[in-house]
Amino acid sequence: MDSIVGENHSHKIPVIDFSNKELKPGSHVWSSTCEEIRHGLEEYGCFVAKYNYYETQIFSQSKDLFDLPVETKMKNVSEEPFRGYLGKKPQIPLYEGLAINKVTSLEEIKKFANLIDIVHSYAKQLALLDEMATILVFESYGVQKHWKTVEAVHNHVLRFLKYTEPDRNSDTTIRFVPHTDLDFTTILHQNQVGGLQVQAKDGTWIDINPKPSHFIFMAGDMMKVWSNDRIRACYHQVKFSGDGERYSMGMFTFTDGEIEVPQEFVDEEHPLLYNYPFDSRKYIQFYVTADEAKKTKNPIKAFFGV
Ligand SMILES: O=C(O)CCC(=O)C(=O)O
Ligand SMILES: [Fe+2]
Repeated sequence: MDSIVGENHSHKIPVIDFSNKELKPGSHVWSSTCEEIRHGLEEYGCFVAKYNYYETQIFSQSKDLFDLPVETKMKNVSEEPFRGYLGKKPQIPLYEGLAINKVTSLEEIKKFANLIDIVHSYAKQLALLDEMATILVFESYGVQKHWKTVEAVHNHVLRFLKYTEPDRNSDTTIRFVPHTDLDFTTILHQNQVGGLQVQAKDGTWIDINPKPSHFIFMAGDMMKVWSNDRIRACYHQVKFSGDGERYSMGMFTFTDGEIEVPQEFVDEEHPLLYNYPFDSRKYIQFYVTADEAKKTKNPIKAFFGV
């Protein structure tokens, strides 16, 4: 199998070909893929999905969107935290994000006039990729019977992301500080300018260089909780290396409703670590109101811990 190799060759993040026609339930490719995915998520909290079926014009649309006046972008509001326009925050001054909540719904996309066809087709393809990959995760742990309850509360939020360049005389090297995502899963797609790095358990940062057909599938905090800590939440950052503006796309999949740790993840060797049932929205509410100490130390434990 293909992989992304870390600098000293001790790390290998799996690259899974989702365009492979042999990837069908019951096939040999299916079971070896389940193993690779499980390895990627347990070691790195992520793997790379190679996927050829996507809307190629999405990044030119993204540029047009960000070129709109800031007053227009600020009309992208949401009652839920992190689901509207996010711009030039003090902690991430180079970052701008525009999100479409419930993006698989045409009604929501229509609020983004002009972009309807391209965004809708891109969002549907990414939602499909997220679904295929998540089903493989469930299969790899033999918990496929719990998929329907998770699927029922899935909400895909598509976010356009743009990073400007730091001031010439600043010594900034980071575009997005190290973090885990608060959602169930995230799919990231980078344009030509890379910078995304994933941290291995030993602290090594691994560069994920951009390729048009490469989508990084990452586990968020909620998937870590759901798996009773079998899966790591992917710890990642975006580096700046003097390489111009950067555009990326993120499909953030939340569980907007209650889910539970499948009983298959709990036994003598793996006691239940989290109280349940749990809902993304309550966790995010907690996160935005929690003090810095709780946020940086271990927000999952502070909120869900048994
Ligand atoms: O731009 C990227 O590649 C990563 C963005 C990210 O990590 C986030 O928005 O949570
Ligand atoms: Fe992130």
